[in-house]
This record gives sequence, C-alpha cells and structure tokens, in this order.
Amino acid sequence: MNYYPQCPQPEHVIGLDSHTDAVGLTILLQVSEVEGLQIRKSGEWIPVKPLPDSFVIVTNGIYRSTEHRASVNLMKDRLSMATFYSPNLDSEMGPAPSLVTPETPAQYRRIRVAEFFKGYFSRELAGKSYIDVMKIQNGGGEDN
Ligand SMILES: O=C(O)CCC(=O)C(=O)O
Ligand SMILES: [Fe+2]
Repeated sequence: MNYYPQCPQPEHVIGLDSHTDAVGLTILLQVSEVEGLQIRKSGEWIPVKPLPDSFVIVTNGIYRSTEHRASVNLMKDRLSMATFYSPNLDSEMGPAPSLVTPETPAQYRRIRVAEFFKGYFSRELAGKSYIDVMKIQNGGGEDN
C-alpha cells in the first residue's frame, strides 16, 4: 500500500523515485483515482491516468519492466495498492530453459531468489532495471 499525502509544493517533491519492479508481474490499483503514476517512454515522463474500476499491469521478462515513479498532488492525498507476483525466496531465478537454445544462449545468469531481492532492496532507486545485475556480459553461456 502506498500513501502519498497532499503536498503544498509538489514540484519540489517526489512520491516514489524512479524504479522498475523486480517481480514477474505487478498489478496496481490506483485507489483514490488521483493522478500520480508516471512511466518513462523515450526519455519523457508520461502520466498514467487512473480509470475507474481498472488495474495497471506491469510485466517483466520478455516484456521489459517499465521504468516508473509516482508524484505527489498539490490538493489531494493519493493511495495506490500494488500486488506483486514473484518467485519463492528459496528457489533460483534465471532464463526459462525452454528459451535457451544454441541460437539464443542465456543472457542472464541463474541466482538464488533471496540473493536477488537482498540486492534489490539494498540499492538506491536509480531508474535502471535491477535485472541487469544478472546479465551475462560476453554472451556464450552461463560460465562467462
Ligand atoms: O503508487 C504508484 O502509482 C506506484 C507504486 C509503485 O510503483 C510500487 O509500489 O512499486
Ligand atoms: Fe513500482
């Protein structure tokens, strides 16, 4: 649950700094129907207008996780509720074996989910997708 109190100087404040979610799927309800969520597209911040009775869905993996942030509002409080679909902490994460072929070698290494989230939650929100820490630099398999 994210609560953004009404703010007399919204131009000097950010509600939630730029980030990408580190999960498989995010479903977000903009509860109070006050504008605030923004996504970055071609370097520009685009507001995602709240629609009554609707959810915003953010995917990861083949559909790259969208960089987004939330602003605060001059006149009104804002409330959003995010639910995250993510893997079991005791498991590993990496490219789905069915997607790794000699023609399309693994581009990400496998790591323990707990290790991934430890790094994710201890970093600064800096826009860049955290999944890039798993990227295999030189290609050619998981040993590189
Ligand atoms: O409040 C919002 O609209 C965004 C919340 C969000 O990005 C998050 O909880 O990860
Ligand atoms: Fe988010």
